[in-house]
Amino acid sequence: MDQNELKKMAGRKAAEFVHDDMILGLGTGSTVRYMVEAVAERVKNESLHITGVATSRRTRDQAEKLGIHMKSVDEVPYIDVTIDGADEIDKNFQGIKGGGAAHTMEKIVATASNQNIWIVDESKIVDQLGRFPLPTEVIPYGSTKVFQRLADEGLHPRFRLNEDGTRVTTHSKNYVIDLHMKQIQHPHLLQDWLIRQVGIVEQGLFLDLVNKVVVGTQDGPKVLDAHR
Ligand SMILES: O=C[C@H](O)[C@H](O)[C@H](O)COP(=O)(O)O
Repeated sequence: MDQNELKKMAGRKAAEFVHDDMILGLGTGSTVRYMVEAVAERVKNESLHITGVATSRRTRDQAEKLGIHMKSVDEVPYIDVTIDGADEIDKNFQGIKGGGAAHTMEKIVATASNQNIWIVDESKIVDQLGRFPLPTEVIPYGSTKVFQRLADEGLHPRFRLNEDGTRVTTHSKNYVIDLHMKQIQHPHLLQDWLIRQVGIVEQGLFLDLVNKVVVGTQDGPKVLDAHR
């Protein structure tokens, strides 16, 4: 099976964790697209009453088109479960997200959720975080100063660029600076340092957040419990 089939497997398996009357956070990305399709099928076939909360315009548009009733994160009192993708997950269930530049909205939804489930293909499970460049979201004003500070700290920053060479911007019109560190030895220390830097809105380390990981593997879907 290729990577897309494994993503689909994880996405469809995770849709089994959805119940009637749930407020359901919907993440962002190619794996999430499969999950949203599967949730929409269940909503239709089983007449489930689900309220979806999206982490990006892309996901909201897809879910609405497929008939899932949507609200914004500010309109719901809490979220029961959020199902989202990830770019890397280590053996301690710590993760990196933001490959699609949606990490700030994703973290807002994740931290408003009682449970978080991540859906990945098996290539995303790693021994150590950091091979995937760590995304940050940075306010354009003064972003060259932030960039310099990140470089001085030895974090190998690069502005994320579109194919035409312009800078990628997030939903909130901020820039993305990716940190090409190759390995992250102390994720909590790095997170603490990054969130103290003025101009950085959010960064893509998602630590101590996930409860369950659904992995698409060549041997079928595997559900890993983080016991938190
Ligand atoms: O900003 C994007 C998100 O964090 C995605 O959930 C993450 O990049 C994984 O995406 P995909 O399922 O497309 O690999």
